[in-house]
Amino acid sequence: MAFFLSYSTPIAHHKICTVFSSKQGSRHAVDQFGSVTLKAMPEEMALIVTNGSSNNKIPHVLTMAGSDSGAGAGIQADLKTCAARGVFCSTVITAVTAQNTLGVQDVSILPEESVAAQLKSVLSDMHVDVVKTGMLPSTAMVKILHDSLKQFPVQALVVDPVMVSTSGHVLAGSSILDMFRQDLLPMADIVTPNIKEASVLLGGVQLETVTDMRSAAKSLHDMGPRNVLVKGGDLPSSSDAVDIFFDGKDFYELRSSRIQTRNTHGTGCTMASCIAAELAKGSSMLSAVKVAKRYVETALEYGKGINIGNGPQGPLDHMFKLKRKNSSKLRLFEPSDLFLYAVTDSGMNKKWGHSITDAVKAAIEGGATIVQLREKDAETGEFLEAAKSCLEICRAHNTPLLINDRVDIALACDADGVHVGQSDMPVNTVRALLGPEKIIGVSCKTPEHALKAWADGADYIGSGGVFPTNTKANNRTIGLDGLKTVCLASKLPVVAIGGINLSNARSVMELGVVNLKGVAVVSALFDRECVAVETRKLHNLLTENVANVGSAVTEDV
Ligand SMILES: Cc1ncc(COP(=O)(O)OP(=O)(O)O)c(N)n1
Ligand SMILES: Cc1ncsc1CCOP(=O)(O)O
Ligand SMILES: [Mg+2]
Repeated sequence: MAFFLSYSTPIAHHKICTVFSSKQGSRHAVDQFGSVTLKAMPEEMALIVTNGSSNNKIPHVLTMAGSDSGAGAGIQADLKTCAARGVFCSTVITAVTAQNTLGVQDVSILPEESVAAQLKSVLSDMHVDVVKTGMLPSTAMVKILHDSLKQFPVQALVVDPVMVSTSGHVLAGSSILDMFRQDLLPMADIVTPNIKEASVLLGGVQLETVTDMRSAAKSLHDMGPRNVLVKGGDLPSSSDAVDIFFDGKDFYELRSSRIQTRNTHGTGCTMASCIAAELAKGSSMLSAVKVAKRYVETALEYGKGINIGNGPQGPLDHMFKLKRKNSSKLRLFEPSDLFLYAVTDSGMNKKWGHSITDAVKAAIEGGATIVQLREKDAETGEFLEAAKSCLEICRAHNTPLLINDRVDIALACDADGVHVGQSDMPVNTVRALLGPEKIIGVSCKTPEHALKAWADGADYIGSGGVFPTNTKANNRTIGLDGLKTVCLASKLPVVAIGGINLSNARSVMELGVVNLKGVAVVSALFDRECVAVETRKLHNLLTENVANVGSAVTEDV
């Protein structure tokens, strides 16, 4: 992933001790022991440091955890998760457990010298981006980790405070609880306890409600980690799976529907290693957590049918992509897809004698990075046929195709997603219908809309009309200020829409807000004789402008 800023050049190798956030909001060295090396730098600079690899280096997570013979959790879950997320994973094995779907039958802790040697071998040679810890069965291992990270700093440390297996087996004795509190948590960029682990870390407090989880996140944050994720999968009497993320300033309530399945073994390790993988790729912490929650939800959904072992708890399906029926067709969303967003209009196509397929082909030829079919006047049957034909074209060019408003059409043709407005079907209902992997965009004019978009599970925001437009009747213009306010209110990627053309696109991109990823355009592309030429002109203008202005448009938020 490349980042462009006019005032700096990408740094080839980024093993510099920056982390993603701190209580003060500045960046600083990962080492919290001894002499803390504070390195305040602007967010954009840090993004270059953490992402600006010019040597095609694969993102790398090192997991320090126990082996699970049943392969649902531990080292095996971490390896599978990283592989599924496209990240290299090296391993430091702390213990070998004998486990199956019935529970834990045996635990052999590895000699400390072996753990130290494994850490040194990998850290000294292999350019690790992020370290993730799971089972740390002795105080000496925490100390070894600390010393190793001091010698070989990494970008971030993700701590999954594994203490008790889901079957109730104690995997880290009480002697190391103090070490966790005093030494491990202050080193962590994020700690990811479940309800039981949070309770143990806090000296046995009862956690029964979402409000309790918020207090626990706050108390754990006071122990030193820069971010806390308290996972509420085991929360009694909650129909949703609610997790609380706290970054020291704001609380985020992350909800997903509870999936009814016996196969939940390994969800904790999987969540933490997916967070680590996303961080290694350059995501912000909040974005990494959100992606990880969606990944776990999908792995649970796909793993429902797995029938392994006779015990009460089987593994989830980390590699679901391998068995998805139409896996070659799936187009996962990247925020950079929003760069030049072409939105069709049947009236304009008729006016110029363009078929919808020719118009879509031309837009893609000119450089459109995503297409939305916005066919307000089409009959359902006609819309569906057009969508199927356009989907073939988009798939052939690896360009996502979204459907405006009509979730039924998107489902019927297996489009990549849907764009809805504030008065269309609510985003959380669309998500429930389309599943975790489809792309959902929502129109937002206010910060309140933007906050709700995040909470409801949207992937991006369309914000406008930025300028007056004749394409959408009675549409309130929010201006560049309104657009900026929406961008700043959300971590979601935003695409600007409304009256955008060759003469004003530059002023939009000059806003320079990190999550403003591109422009969505109807008339300046489609109310023209030659769609490909107009699209190419706008694409060139945006590309030049991004290089000049230095907005990190490809950052994954
Ligand atoms: C990318 C993008 N952003 C906003 C809109 C507008 O959607 P909505 O508010 O639902 O209005 P209609 O397009 O349905 O008239 C959009 N379509 N695309
Ligand atoms: C669909 C939509 N939503 C807000 S403004 C708008 C119309 C954008 O069309 P144009 O690019 O022609 O102004
Ligand atoms: Mg709509």
